[in-house]
Parts: sequence; structure tokens; C-alpha cells
Amino acid sequence: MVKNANAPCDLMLFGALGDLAQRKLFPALYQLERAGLLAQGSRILAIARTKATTADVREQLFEKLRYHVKDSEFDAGVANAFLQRVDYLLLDFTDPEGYGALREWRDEPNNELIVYMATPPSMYGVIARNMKATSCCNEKTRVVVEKPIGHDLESSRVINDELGEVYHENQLFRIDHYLGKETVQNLIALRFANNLFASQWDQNHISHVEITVAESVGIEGRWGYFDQAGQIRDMIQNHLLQLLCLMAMDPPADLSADSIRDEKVKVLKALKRITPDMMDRYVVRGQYTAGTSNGKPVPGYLEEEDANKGSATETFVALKAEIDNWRWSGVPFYIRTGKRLPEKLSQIIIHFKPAPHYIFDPDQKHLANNKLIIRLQPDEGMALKILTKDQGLDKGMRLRQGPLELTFSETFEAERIPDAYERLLWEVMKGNQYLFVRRDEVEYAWRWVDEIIANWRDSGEPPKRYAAGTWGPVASIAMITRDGRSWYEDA
Ligand SMILES: NC(=O)C1=CN([C@@H]2O[C@H](COP(=O)(O)OP(=O)(O)OC[C@H]3O[C@@H](n4cnc5c(N)ncnc54)[C@H](OP(=O)(O)O)[C@@H]3O)[C@@H](O)[C@H]2O)C=CC1
Ligand SMILES: O=C1O[C@H](COP(=O)(O)O)[C@@H](O)[C@H](O)[C@H]1O
Repeated sequence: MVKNANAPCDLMLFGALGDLAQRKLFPALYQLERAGLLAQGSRILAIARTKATTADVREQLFEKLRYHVKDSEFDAGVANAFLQRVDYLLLDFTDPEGYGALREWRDEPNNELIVYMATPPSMYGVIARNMKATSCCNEKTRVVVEKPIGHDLESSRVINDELGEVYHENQLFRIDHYLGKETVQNLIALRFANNLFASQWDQNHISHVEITVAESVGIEGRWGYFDQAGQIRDMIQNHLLQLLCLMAMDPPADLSADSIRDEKVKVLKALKRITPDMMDRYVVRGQYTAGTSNGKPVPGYLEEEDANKGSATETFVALKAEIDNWRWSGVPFYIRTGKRLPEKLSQIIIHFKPAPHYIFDPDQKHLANNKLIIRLQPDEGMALKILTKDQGLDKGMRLRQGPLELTFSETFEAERIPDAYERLLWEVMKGNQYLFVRRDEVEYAWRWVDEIIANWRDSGEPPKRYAAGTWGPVASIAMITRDGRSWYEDA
């Protein structure tokens, strides 16, 4: 295990008592402490507007850690040692007068300064300006901001401009937590460390690709935010398009942040526009109605707490993305994501083309496509479906499809898969931007998604209904069936 590989840092965490900080960020920092990865002398300033003392906040955080960290990974001694690093500052982020206290807190100015804005995006510009005006940051400060960066291309430009007035692009770490997932990073290793796949990764060998990110949860308690966003802004604009980029990009020259991001941007630029006349065939929008989840009855989207009964916000999107470039011409990427689907499951299926000349039983021709299944979560791993001869004297040359299987928890047993935020915080501490999203990526993604949203708005068509606990509207099945294909189901 790498110990204390980072220089000591001062982490200022704005929004420290909010949901993200308590549920994800502090548990991730605790895990870094447990792994010995927080440098001696690293400190954390929790900043929020609740009246409380440092002692109160440490006590509250201890309880939150106990709740959010798995029992088998919770160590009270480590938690207490970790909390000694935490101080609390009461601040209204909009009040420039209060920022002097941030400067005073820094008693070791040589520590790297990391500013994490776990706040509504409307606060990013305000915090940045106040930090600058009070000389709380400089050109070395690293700044972490959360998604969503805006609501559309225009608003994302405003936020990026505000941040850009104070910080250079090389100081900005825009989070897309999917990039912090080990299995997502593994896509880079899979594609570029295995020449077996690298040489097959194009329209000559692949017929189509499926990306599914399914969630079994509904909107519980987040209706206000979600209803403004919908599944396309919440998931497709960021996580799903990032997965698509990692699957489709050309090999980067090296693993540097800009080499990887340059290649991702080329994919986003090459995404074929989905124009109004294409919508029926290329996009399905759904909203869940009452149904079941894990065997229990659950309400529909419009019956959730705080719901506006007339909302036409989508909780499911399926679409066919096409990439207009040499490598992917004619290869559709079928993408679907939704809330209240039957299970939590993120996977990518690469469907290879059949061999050019088929010599086996004509009845088995449908089997003759190799598939690579990449399971991102849960049960992380991959399987390559290959064809073999069925065993037995009476079977002749009958074919059978079976998996070459790599389940990470079995093959690399006992290695804990870190949460995405652990990886991302660790990379910020090292100053490595390759798992963070550059401004142009955000903007090209919005450009593509905005057009789809505008088409929905102009058509006035409501989302199609699907019962909670099903795989979305039947139109999503029809969309792929029209192309003579089906969503992959493990048999
Ligand atoms: N929660 C999650 O799972 C995810 C969140 N995100 C993003 O992370 C960011 C934070 O989200 P989340 O933690 O859920 O939001 P919360 O609303 O739970 O937390 C934000 C915190 O910022 C504080 N705050 C807001 N304005 C001010 C102000 N003027 N002065 C002082 N404090 C202020 C709020 O204080 P108060 O409570 O007093 O209003 C609150 O504690 C958002 O950008 C969100 O989109 C992204 C992905 C997932
Ligand atoms: O960013 C978000 O992601 C979560 C899904 O993340 P996962 O790591 O659990 O797959 C989603 O529930 C949420 O709506 C969205 O804002």
C-alpha cells in the first residue's frame, strides 16, 4: 500500500453539512485515512451555515461515518484520528466579510490548497470571487466542482466563465463520479492494454454496442432537484456520455489528462445530431407509474413526496447514438438509463460481427456473434461470450455459447473496490486531472443533449409510462427491435 504519497493539503469543504459531503465525501476521506493515504499535516475545514462548534461537528460526523461506512470497515480509532483533522467554520458563502477566517485558518501556507464546492452550482462563481477578493486562493489552488455544470449549454458557459475568471482550466477538477469508479477506469486498461481488443475495436468487427445504467431507486426526497433535471440531464449528459466516450475514443498518445480528454472531445464532436424527424426512431422518454421495487409496492413519480402532479419530466431515456467518424460509421450505440427499473445494474455489451462465412448448423446462426459484457456494477467484472463445440458423440458440430469469465471479486480476491469519491479525492490531492471533465467536454455534451430536449419541448409529447419495476416503456424495446436487435438479457 502506498503511504502518505501526497504532499500535505488543506481541504476547504464548502457545503460540508450537506447530503453529498456527509454521505460520500467524509466517508471517502475516512477511507483514505484508513488506507494511510492522508499525508501527515493534512487538514480539513468544514464550511457551512449551521450554527455549531468544531466539537459538535466532529461528533455529528462520527455518527455519520458510523452510519455510512460498512461495519467491517469502520474503526472508531481511525475515525477519531481522522476527525482531529477537521475544523468547522460557520460562513454564509455570499458574505465576503466572512472569508478572512479562511485565510486565518491556514497556518501552514505551503500546504496544497484544495477547495471543494459541494454546494449548489449557483454558488460556484460567488465562492470563487470571494476567495479571490480576499486572497484566499492563488494560481496553485485546486478547485473541485460537482455536477451538474449548468442546466444547458448556455448556463454551463456562465458557470464555466465565472470559474474561469478566477481559475485556470488546469486548476479545475469537474467531477463526474462515474470516472472514479474502478470498473470505468478499467475500460481504459481493457481497450488499450489488450491488443486482442484494440485490433477489433471498430466498425469492421463490431456491429453495435449497448450501454445500460439502471437504477432500482426512485426519486425519494430529491423531487425538487430531479424534476428540474430529468434523467437526460441527470445521467445522460454526464455519466452515460462519459461511458460512451471511453468506449468509442481513439487511443490516446499517453495517459495524461489532456491526451485522454482530447480523444473524448473528438467523440462528442462526432455525435450525430438527433433532429426532430429522427426522434421517433432514435429516442424514447419514459416516466414511471406505481409498481413494485424489490417485491414491495412503490408509488409512481407523480405520487412521490413533493410531486407536482402535472410534471412531464422523464425518469427513463433510451436512445440510439451514432458517431459519425471513420471508426464507428454504421455502429449504433444503444443507451438506456432509468429510475425504478428492476435492478441496479450498469453494464456495457459489445456485440461483435459474425465471421464472414458461416459453416455450421444454419439453425444456430443467431449464436454466431461474440459478445463482450463489461459489468460496471454490481458484481464487477467481464465475460467474453465465445462459441465452442457442444460436447458429446451425438452432438456432431453443434455449437454452444459460453463465457470466458473474469469476476473481479473472485479473481483478485480480498481486494476492496474503493468508492468513486475515494479515487477522485486521491487524484485531486495528487493534482492529476485525467479523471475529471474539461470544459469543452461539458459543453459538447450539452450541445448534443440540448437538441434532444428542445425536440421534446417542441413536440409537446408527454413521456411514455412504465410501471415501476419494469425495464421502461415498451417503445424502448421497439426502438432496438426495429433494427433487428434486442437489449441483452443474460441467459
Ligand atoms: N447529493 C448527491 O448525491 C449528489 C450531489 N451532487 C451535487 O453536489 C452538490 C451538493 O449537493 P448536496 O450535498 O446534495 O446538496 P445539499 O443541499 O444537501 O448541500 C449543500 C449545502 O450547501 C449549503 N449552502 C447553500 N448555500 C449556502 C450559503 N449561501 N452559505 C452557506 N451554506 C450554503 C447548504 O446549507 P443549508 O442546508 O443551510 O441550505 C447545504 O448544506 C450539488 O451541486 C449537487 O448537484 C452531485 C451528485 C450527487
Ligand atoms: O449523479 C447521479 O448518480 C446517481 C447514480 O450513481 P451510482 O454511482 O449509484 O450509479 C443517480 O442516482 C443520481 O440521480 C445522479 O444525480
